Amino acid sequence: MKYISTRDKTISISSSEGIIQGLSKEGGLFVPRSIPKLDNLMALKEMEYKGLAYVIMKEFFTDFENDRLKNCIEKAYDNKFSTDHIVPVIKAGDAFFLELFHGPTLAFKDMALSILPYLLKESMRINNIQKEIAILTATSGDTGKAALEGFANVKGIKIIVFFPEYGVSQVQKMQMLTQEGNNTFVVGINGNFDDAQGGVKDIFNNNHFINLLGKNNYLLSSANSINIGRLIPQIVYYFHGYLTLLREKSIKENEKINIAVPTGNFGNILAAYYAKEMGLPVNKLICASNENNVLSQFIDTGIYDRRRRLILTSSPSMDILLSSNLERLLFHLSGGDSVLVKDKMVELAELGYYKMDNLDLRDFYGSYSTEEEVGFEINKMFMDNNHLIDPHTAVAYNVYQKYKSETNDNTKTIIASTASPFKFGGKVVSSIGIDINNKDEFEIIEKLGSKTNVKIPKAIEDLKDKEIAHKNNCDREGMEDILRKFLKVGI
Ligand SMILES: N[C@@H](CCOP(=O)(O)O)C(=O)O
Repeated sequence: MKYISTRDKTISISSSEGIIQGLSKEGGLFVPRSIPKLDNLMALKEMEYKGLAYVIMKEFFTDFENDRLKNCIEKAYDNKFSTDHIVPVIKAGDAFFLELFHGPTLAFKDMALSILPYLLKESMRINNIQKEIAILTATSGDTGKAALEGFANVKGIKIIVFFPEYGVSQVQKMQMLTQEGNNTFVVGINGNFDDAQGGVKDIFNNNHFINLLGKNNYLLSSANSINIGRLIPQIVYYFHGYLTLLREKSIKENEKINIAVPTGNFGNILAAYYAKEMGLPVNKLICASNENNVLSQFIDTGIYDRRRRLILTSSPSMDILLSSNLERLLFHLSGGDSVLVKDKMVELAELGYYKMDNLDLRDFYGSYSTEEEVGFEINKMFMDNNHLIDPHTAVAYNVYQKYKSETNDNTKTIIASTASPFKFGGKVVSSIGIDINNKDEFEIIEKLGSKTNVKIPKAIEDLKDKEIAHKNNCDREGMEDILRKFLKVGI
């Protein structure tokens, strides 16, 4: 399988090269040249997570030797996940919640960032890379910690995370700032996630700096979903969710399902789209935005318009106006027209918007939720079903309700449940009517656990006693300098 760039399809590389590079040189994203089909899905019905992961990933990572890929999978999906099923599927109310947050950092990012370090090491071996790899990551909350956890103390790799100083939850911030490991660097940005992600992309596109890094024995890579090594492992859990429903007889063979995904950088829903293209019986992909509703508006109108102020919400991982992976969808839906995609990306950079004509978006439905609706859904879900959900999951569930009432479609629906409610204690607690006046974050978490009888995850309990290890801060313009300082390059 070759990977080509969304902005220049003559650029073609192997999967291991794509994992190392992260982003294509001219700013495009790598996509598989064609999306492989899984022939006999029903034959995979009894497979546990790791087996399924192998069946899917081997279609995409074709330059990996079978046993080595199996080994990566074995090491990734082990007892760092707190449940044997890796991803449980919980029925609550009228939906099935695909719980993607039972990994070490309590967010769906663990599903791919548990394996990315092994894929990257193997890619370095395949390509005989002796250089050290510096991984740049922009985060609006969850990716950062998951990347730090995955890459901490991995030999030959340094991991640098940029997060918006005032744009993540208290727990997300604590998780990152207390990260141990002498190859980890965490920096708060005076700006928002778009500044952090934009700054990272600027660094990737600065050839002078890349050459300087090269001379100092460094290569850059990314742990965001712009990296195919992040994106492809995320396809697996949609198959796993479907097959779990099939095993439990909640659906019949070949019955179609809907998938609702809380969406920010468009990576998670793109993975669901790839699953559909591979043959997963999917009726609608429900794209759920928070108040930063650039994506749902695009699905509705074909116009992507970022000319607005970014709103800080209780679902910070989706507080994004420049969503990276939509570019990949444009490429696929335009029949691989990299000239068109490049033009649209230039329009977006220069004008702040673009319009797509004649794009068939019928596979998708898009809508968004207000803060009030998020609180309402958290409350209702808990009161009616004794099921606790985080604000991102509540966005997806709320948009699913809107979809149902607009269409009367009763297709069984999987909701991607992307993070533990304990990462967003304040919003969850206040939504279910617990008084949190004058309480600090850990008191709020205690209250949440005791009032709901839901066990506080150990990773959150442990946070209390951890020391702050990172105190770095900069503007978007200062990101390159701070990187030079960490890597001891050109200073
Ligand atoms: N939701 C993100 C933003 C980055 O998304 P990614 O999937 O591209 O890593 C976060 O939590 O940081």
